[in-house]
Amino acid sequence: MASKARVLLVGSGGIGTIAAFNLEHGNLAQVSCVLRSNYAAVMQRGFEITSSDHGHIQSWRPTEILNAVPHFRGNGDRPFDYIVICTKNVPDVGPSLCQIIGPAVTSRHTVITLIQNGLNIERPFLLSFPDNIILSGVSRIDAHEVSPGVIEQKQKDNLHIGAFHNPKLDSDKQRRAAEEFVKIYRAGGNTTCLHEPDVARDRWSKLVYNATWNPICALTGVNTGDLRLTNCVIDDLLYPAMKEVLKVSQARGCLLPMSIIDETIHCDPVEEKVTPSMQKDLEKGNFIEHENILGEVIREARAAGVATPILSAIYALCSGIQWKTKKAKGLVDLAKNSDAI
Ligand SMILES: NC(=O)C1=CN([C@@H]2O[C@H](COP(=O)(O)OP(=O)(O)OC[C@H]3O[C@@H](n4cnc5c(N)ncnc54)[C@H](OP(=O)(O)O)[C@@H]3O)[C@@H](O)[C@H]2O)C=CC1
Ligand SMILES: CC(C)(CO)C(=O)C(=O)O
Repeated sequence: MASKARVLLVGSGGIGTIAAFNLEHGNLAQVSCVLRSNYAAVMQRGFEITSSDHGHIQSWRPTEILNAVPHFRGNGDRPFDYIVICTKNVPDVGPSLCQIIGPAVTSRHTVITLIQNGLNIERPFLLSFPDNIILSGVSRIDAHEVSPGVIEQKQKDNLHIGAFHNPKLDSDKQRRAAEEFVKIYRAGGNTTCLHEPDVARDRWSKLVYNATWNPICALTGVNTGDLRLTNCVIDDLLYPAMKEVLKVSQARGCLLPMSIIDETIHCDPVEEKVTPSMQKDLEKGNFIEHENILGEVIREARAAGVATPILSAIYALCSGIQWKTKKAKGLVDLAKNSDAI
């Protein structure tokens, strides 16, 4: 690409703002960030970022700050080369992400990158944008928005990018798109961004953490470091839940080594007291991502005939919590006795 890549980033919270910063930092991209609750704060003061990779940065602004997804009409405008999505994934609450980004997508041109946790998140995108390349971003970072426009990144950014396989499109082209994104993202240095072609394995590996630690910390209100001090939760809940994730992934064709369980239990130093994103969401009164992080694992398990009693119980508890949040936000029609209006 001769000029800088034109990037639209939707979801400039914890990892989205760090991604926008990294993309701009390498000078190979110009980023338009779509903001929502933090729009006024960022317009006024810019972002304040405290980052284990970049230090303390004040008043940082991407090339463009928007309060809505722009409508790409052609008319001589440059299309977006990439749309990077870093919102939470909450498919049980509309509008869908495909509807949200739809107006900005140029068919056969825009590469859509999903930097989000969870399984099967690409499915609606492959249906809605069959002629566009969809990339998977699996992030390990621990970055959160602690107040509007104020971002704290505690772990080193470690991002894996690969193409979600679209059988309609040329495989080499999809791989090259992933490699190009990696090049742009890592150009500024200070960050690890790798091409990971085996997207399914990468996502299952990360799910060993996210399908277990995230909801267990969210439901107990206890961070990973403190939970490590409670043998009962680790031995009787976390460990067997992780074993279930491994059983399901194996049944779906992805064999993970048993050692991943111990590695995932111990990957965060106790003193770091990591608060997973789902725990943060509950603390903020936000919706949780239990459908893609747990629900999809359980649906895959059912399809493969694998029993997941522990994950299913955790999922049911999360569904109850989500219902409570929907009710608090006025999204439950009690008269109709249904989940959501
Ligand atoms: N945080 C972390 O360390 C990690 C997170 N992840 C995953 O990354 C994804 C993002 O997580 P995280 O950074 O924590 O999320 P945050 O909650 O910090 O940020 C999400 C942002 O998306 C915004 N948003 C949501 N919908 C829209 C919309 N329609 N238009 C514009 N903005 C929108 C939110 O705005 P508003 O404030 O208005 O809701 C918020 O600013 C999730 O899938 C998560 O599981 C993966 C690895 C690590
Ligand atoms: C634990 C962590 C921070 C790993 O990056 C994560 O994936 C999350 O909070 O959802």
